[in-house]
Amino acid sequence: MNTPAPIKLIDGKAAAARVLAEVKAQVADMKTQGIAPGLTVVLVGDDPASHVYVRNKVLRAEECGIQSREHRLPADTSEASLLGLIGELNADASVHGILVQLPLPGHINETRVLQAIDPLKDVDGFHAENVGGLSQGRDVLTPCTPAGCMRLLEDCMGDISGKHAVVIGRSNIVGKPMAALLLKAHCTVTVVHSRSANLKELCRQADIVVAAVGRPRLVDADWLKPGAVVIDVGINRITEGERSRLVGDVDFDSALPKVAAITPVPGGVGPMTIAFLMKNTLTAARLQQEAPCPSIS
Ligand SMILES: Nc1nc(=O)c2c([nH]1)NC[C@@H]1CN(c3ccc(C(=O)N[C@@H](CCC(=O)O)C(=O)O)cc3)C=[N+]21
Repeated sequence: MNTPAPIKLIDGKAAAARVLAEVKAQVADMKTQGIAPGLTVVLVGDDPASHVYVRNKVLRAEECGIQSREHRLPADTSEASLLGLIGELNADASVHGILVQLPLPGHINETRVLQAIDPLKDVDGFHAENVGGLSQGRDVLTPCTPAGCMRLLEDCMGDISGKHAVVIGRSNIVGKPMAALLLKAHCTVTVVHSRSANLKELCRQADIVVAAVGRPRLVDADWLKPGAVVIDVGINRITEGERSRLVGDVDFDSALPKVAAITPVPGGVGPMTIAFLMKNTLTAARLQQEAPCPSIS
């Protein structure tokens, strides 16, 4: 009898469904205590790529019983009026999570806006208070995509302590927080980026590769050690002949025969990002219930 081929595909949709089921049960429990977790998304301008994300988010929120609200503001909204809205949302006790969709139009200072969000409502984990807390290894609101990637890695590998993880990309949204989470989980962490001299050679040493650079199919089999686990964060829309499709930062077909496991695009990290946004909204609601003073744990 043939032994079945090992399952190499990491099913992000199924993993996200499990996270959402946990959240749903905890939301129901919270409602019995008279608290209905609520998430508010603020969209400035009309970036078409944002729409899929926002639509999926509303659907997932409904599924797990989280109230979601949206503020759509015109592209020429002033920074002052955006800051004014954030002030109102900070003061509104029915709003537990605030997400300001990025990127913002060029005339608005992103840092100033993110810093205006109450750190206890910062479900993206982008406020300096939360970034600093993560860097210290504290249990703070953590960026959704890296948190989702960690769950996928734990589901697939169990304990990852001592593994060499290579993170490709150093963004504030994914690369840097991912590196912090991998360190917290006791990995040896290498962060590489577009200026790294020996990108491919470093990547070849990795037990875990997290690709988050936004370069379609940059990483192929030649970059990978046999048996590596690959998490592909890239979501790149490309046109091939007549049709447009989504591909990751990893050349999936090339990598598949060589890896122990890999996330597909779509259906990998993306659904987990949204699931962790819901989880963070629940966490935020809890933090606000507990903490009249700043979140120092
Ligand atoms: N403040 C802020 N926080 C964010 O987390 C944030 C943001 N701004 N701006 C935009 C990006 C993008 N993003 C996605 C999340 C999930 C999918 C997702 O679920 N993608 C599906 C595919 C969807 C499709 O078919 O097009 C998948 O990968 O399977 C996509 C994109 C969150 N973002």
